[in-house]
Amino acid sequence: SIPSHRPPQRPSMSPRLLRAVGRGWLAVLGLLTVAVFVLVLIPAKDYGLVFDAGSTHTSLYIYRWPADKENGTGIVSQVEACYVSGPGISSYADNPAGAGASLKPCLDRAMKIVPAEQQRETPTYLGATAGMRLLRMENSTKAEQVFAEVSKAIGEYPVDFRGARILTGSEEGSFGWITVNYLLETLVKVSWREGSVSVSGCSSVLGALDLGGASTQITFQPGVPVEDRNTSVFFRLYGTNYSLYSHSYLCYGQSQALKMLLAALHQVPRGVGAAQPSPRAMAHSRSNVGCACGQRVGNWQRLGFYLGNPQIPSFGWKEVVVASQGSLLPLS
Ligand SMILES: Nc1ncnc2c1ncn2[C@@H]1O[C@H](COP(=O)(O)OP(=O)(O)OP(=O)(O)O)[C@@H](O)[C@H]1O
Repeated sequence: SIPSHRPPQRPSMSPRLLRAVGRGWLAVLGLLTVAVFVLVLIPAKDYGLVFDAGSTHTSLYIYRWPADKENGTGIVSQVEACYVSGPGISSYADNPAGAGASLKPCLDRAMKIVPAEQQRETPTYLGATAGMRLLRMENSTKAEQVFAEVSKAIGEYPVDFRGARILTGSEEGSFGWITVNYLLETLVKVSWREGSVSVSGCSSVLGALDLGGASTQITFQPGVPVEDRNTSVFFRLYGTNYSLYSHSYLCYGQSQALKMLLAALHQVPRGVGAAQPSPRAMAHSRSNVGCACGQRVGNWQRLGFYLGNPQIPSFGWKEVVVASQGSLLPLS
């Protein structure tokens, strides 16, 4: 006899079970509709992590942007800035492992913000500035050890680590220039309305002066060709070309200015008697400089320098005012 190949008969479902399955499918269908709706309305977001490793401190910036770009450049928003406790990484020259360890609390924070499924695709950079430039000049082996340790620490996290390096002075200056003009909306104007991003044209850009802890940068669009290629930077942002001049002056930062001031105070000639700082005065001024303490007046900082015998009024406190970004103005 020919064997029968009829499919086995399904057991028939009770009407109650049918109703339950029907409701289940409806629920699944509903959920799918919501998911598709959400996916269409909320565009996919990419994340990026940037460590700004300055001479005085390090911060981790967590950025997010829609996967689509505007004329080839992303519209980026800062999700969070995590302040790394402790000094800048160049201060760990004699304890490089400490530099790596100092970054971990902020990396842990980032792992709570970036969704787990996107962490492996999250580009992560560490850019170091004047503190590491100075350390590299003083002792390149120690600088490499610090980079090895911070790279090791970041490498322990499931991110797309793209490296830790010292930015060139013109990179540092021009990134500052982009930040200033992006925030002033002179590169692009973004309006976030009804869930969509509309981008309009830009006005004329501004130059940027950046006074850091150990260097200062000047960056602007000169409008004529820049002859020195080391100071010439080119960017194409949101469909517009920018040809910039950018230069960084190493040692012309706030901390360095204070060190220079201290050195100048040390060099007061002995012949002027009371103008010679007393040991007590020097200790006092050192402690003031070290922690940039003193009286804070709004955005200004007033530091006292004891220049000799307090009994002699003309050589009492020598006051300077440190403006918010570091310039020193003598008061007397
Ligand atoms: N709003 C502010 N008011 C007063 N002081 C400030 C302010 N912002 C920064 N500073 C001081 O200015 C100095 C430079 O700060 P910044 O964060 O630019 O340094 P950095 O990035 O560590 O240095 P560098 O860029 O040279 O590596 C620091 O000493 C900092 O304490």
